[in-house]
Parts: sequence; structure tokens; C-alpha cells
Amino acid sequence: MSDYWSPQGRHPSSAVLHRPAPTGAVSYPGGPFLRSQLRQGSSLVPAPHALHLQSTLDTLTSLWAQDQITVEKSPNYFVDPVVPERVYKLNTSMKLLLILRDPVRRTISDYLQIMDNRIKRRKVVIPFETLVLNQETLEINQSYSAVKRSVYVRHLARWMQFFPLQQIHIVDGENLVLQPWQEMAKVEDFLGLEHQITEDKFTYKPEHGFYCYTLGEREQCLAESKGRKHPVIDSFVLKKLKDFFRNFNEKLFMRIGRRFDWN
Ligand SMILES: Nc1ncnc2c1ncn2[C@@H]1O[C@H](COP(=O)(O)OS(=O)(=O)O)[C@@H](OP(=O)(O)O)[C@H]1O
Repeated sequence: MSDYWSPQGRHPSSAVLHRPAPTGAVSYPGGPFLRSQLRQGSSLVPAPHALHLQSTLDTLTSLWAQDQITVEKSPNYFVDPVVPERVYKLNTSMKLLLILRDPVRRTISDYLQIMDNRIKRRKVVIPFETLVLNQETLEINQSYSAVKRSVYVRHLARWMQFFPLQQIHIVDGENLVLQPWQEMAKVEDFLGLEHQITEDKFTYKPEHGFYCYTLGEREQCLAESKGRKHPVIDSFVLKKLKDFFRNFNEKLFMRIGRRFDWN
């Protein structure tokens, strides 16, 4: 098995491809961690780089010639409206992986990533509260990208127009942080892989609160930019956000027949 491609962006989707039954996947925070775990699977091959299904279906199709499972994860697959149909046209039996975490935490996480990018471009940092709340109505600013991307049910509904739920495996992003071996075992089952990613290979790092994975002699941790400390959010805004997402969460739970303890 060769090496994986490097992660690009924060809000990716992933495609796991297998000839003749390719698999596409969408993921949310924890994407790089999931991918770095999956690479331990002996039957997986990498996509050479994030392929961005929106434009490069040919590249992706050419990978099938390797007759192995290929994982592909790129920013925005989950939320880009054109992607589900394109993946479907690529292969109707694609398997999809979707990592979901508490949408409030994801919004904050997304904001931090956006601000990090602004800092790198020497732009001024805007407070979370200013962006997330419409300053006139004091309601949640639904057009803010970090909020929009966290309304999972809307995005998932588009995928479900093309793929049945049986082809979509949802990874619990909160448990992926707490007990990653459990989530990875479920992913292995979903992909029909042997269980290789076992608890004994994980080491907890109290200094940053995440697990690292040991492969042979090598310990693999995610980059420093993964797992940023989240700021304390103004309680009024936090409540507004929780209230805003509550209904969407319920709709999501109905659609997927599963609940997450996000409150
Ligand atoms: N083991 C381990 N180490 C570090 N971070 C971990 C790990 N497992 C899951 N996570 C969560 O992954 C979040 C960042 O992943 P992203 O999916 O946002 O990255 S990316 O968009 O695919 O680049 C990141 O979100 P933030 O905490 O908000 O930064 C983490 O919560």
C-alpha cells in the first residue's frame, strides 16, 4: 500500500473507491484522522491528491484500474450541491463516509479555521459573535458559511436523493475523538475490511487532548492546526445557536434513524 494524499481544507468529503464497486465518502471534522486511520488497511490505495470530484471525475475513474479500494476526501463534497449526482453518475454503488459532530461545535471549529486563514492573509480577525449573529435582528445569521455548512440535514437530503442510507456510514465525530478505535472498527465493517485499527495502537496525548496512532515504530498525530482550543462563546449567542440547530438536528435524526447526544 502506498502513501495517502495530503489533506486539503477543513470541510472535506471523502470518496472511498473500489473497483468494480467504488465508494464515495463525505466527512466532517476528524476527516484527516479518519483517513490516516484508514490508510492502515492493507487493501486501501491512495488517491494521489485530493481530487475535487467537482472537476476531475476522469482522474478518479482512472484510479479504479488499480483494482483496490481508493479513499478520496476533498473539501466541500458534503455541502457542494453538484457533487452527489456526479458521484452517483460515477458509480451508483459508491460507499460514503460522513463524520458528524455537534453542529454548534462544528460551527465554532469552522470559524476558527476561517479566521486562521484570514490571519495568514494578514486580514483582521472578526469576533465569532459578530459573524454568527445578524447584528440587526440578533437572530442566527444563516448565510454565514460556518453556519450553513453545519445544517447537516439539508446537505444529507441531497445525497439521499441518490444514495440509500445503507450506502452512507455516519461516523460519530465526538466519539472519534474520545474512543477512535470504536468508530474505526465500524468503518472497517462498513468497508468490509479486516479489523486492524485496534485500541492498543492508540496513545492518548493529555497535552492536546487527542489520541495519536502508532504504526510500526512511528507515532502519527494530526497537525497542530487540528484540535484548536475553542474560545468561550457569549452565552446569549451560544443559546441562540443551540436553539437554531435543535430543529435541524431532530429532522436529521428522523432521516437517519439515529440520535446523537448533541445538547
Ligand atoms: N486524533 C485527533 N487529533 C486531532 N484532532 C482530531 C482527532 N480526532 C478528531 N479530531 C478532530 O478533527 C478536527 C479537525 O479535522 P477537520 O475535519 O476539520 O480537518 S479537515 O477539514 O479535514 O482538514 C478537530 O476539530 P477542532 O477541535 O475543532 O479543531 C478535532 O476535533
